[in-house]
Amino acid sequence: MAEEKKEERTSHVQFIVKKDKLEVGKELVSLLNKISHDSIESEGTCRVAISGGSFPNILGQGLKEMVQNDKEKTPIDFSKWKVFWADERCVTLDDKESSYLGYEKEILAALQYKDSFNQLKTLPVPKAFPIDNIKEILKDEPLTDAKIAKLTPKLAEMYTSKLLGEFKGGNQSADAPTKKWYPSLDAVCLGMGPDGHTASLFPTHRLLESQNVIDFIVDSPKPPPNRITMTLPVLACSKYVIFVVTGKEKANIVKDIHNSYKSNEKSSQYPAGLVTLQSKGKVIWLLDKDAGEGLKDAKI
Ligand SMILES: O=C1O[C@H](COP(=O)(O)O)[C@@H](O)[C@H](O)[C@H]1O
Repeated sequence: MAEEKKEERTSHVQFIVKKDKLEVGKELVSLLNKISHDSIESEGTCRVAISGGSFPNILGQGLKEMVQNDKEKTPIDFSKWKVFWADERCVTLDDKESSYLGYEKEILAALQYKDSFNQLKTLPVPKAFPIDNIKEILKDEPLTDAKIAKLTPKLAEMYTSKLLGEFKGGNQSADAPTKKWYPSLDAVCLGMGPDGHTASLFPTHRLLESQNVIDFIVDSPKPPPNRITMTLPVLACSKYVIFVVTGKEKANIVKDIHNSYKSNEKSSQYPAGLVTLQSKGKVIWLLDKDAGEGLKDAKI
């Protein structure tokens, strides 16, 4: 079956629609391959932030295909990568809600293959920067939501230091209105919930106004309640923002954000729309047919 693809090129926002999740994953890998080559060539490293939810599985599917095509090496030099989290749920690293666990189970697992002697081999993997281990910090204390809520501001602070520690000596972006400096990641990979939230930035939440680098939320409308997240100014300073969005339930919001961008609106009621409109880098929306169905009416 011929691949269904609609593509639109504009100055800084692009919407790409693929047939299904696997094709979205493959396109994502090809985009990251290009970004990785350019960043490693110019800076010797590639600093990428990833998301939780459905994202690790979609990237994992694309990576599996890539590894199957060439088992001994991959075109992407992951040994030069540094991986951060655009947001993370404040749970233990082995909790099923942990985005870090998703990374291990879907992304790292995709970089393994069996050689001709049936031996399990692992390709070079990125250096990962997960949130600090809650179990180690709280030692024998019970891991209740209330206990973790108290720790969450500290986790955001520690993650800010972790992130900024990797941007010493430049490579930051000045945010004009605030004159504050934010790290400029090579790429941030985001998802979008059916309410238009992205990372852990939820519609109408006070965090949308945050000027911090990493902020925290202890009343997330989507469980678990305690999370840390990159803020709008950090996301907007990334060289590339890649939204990876699948499923019919998101089609109307995708359409709305597409229309806001096309009609030059300055604001959006959706956090994912705010990132799109405020971004200083390139924004790419990678959609499956279901999430992109509302774009049919737009002249693509
Ligand atoms: O809670 C979260 O949700 C969003 C969207 O998830 P998805 O499963 O609908 O793709 C995700 O991007 C974010 O990282 C996560 O914490």
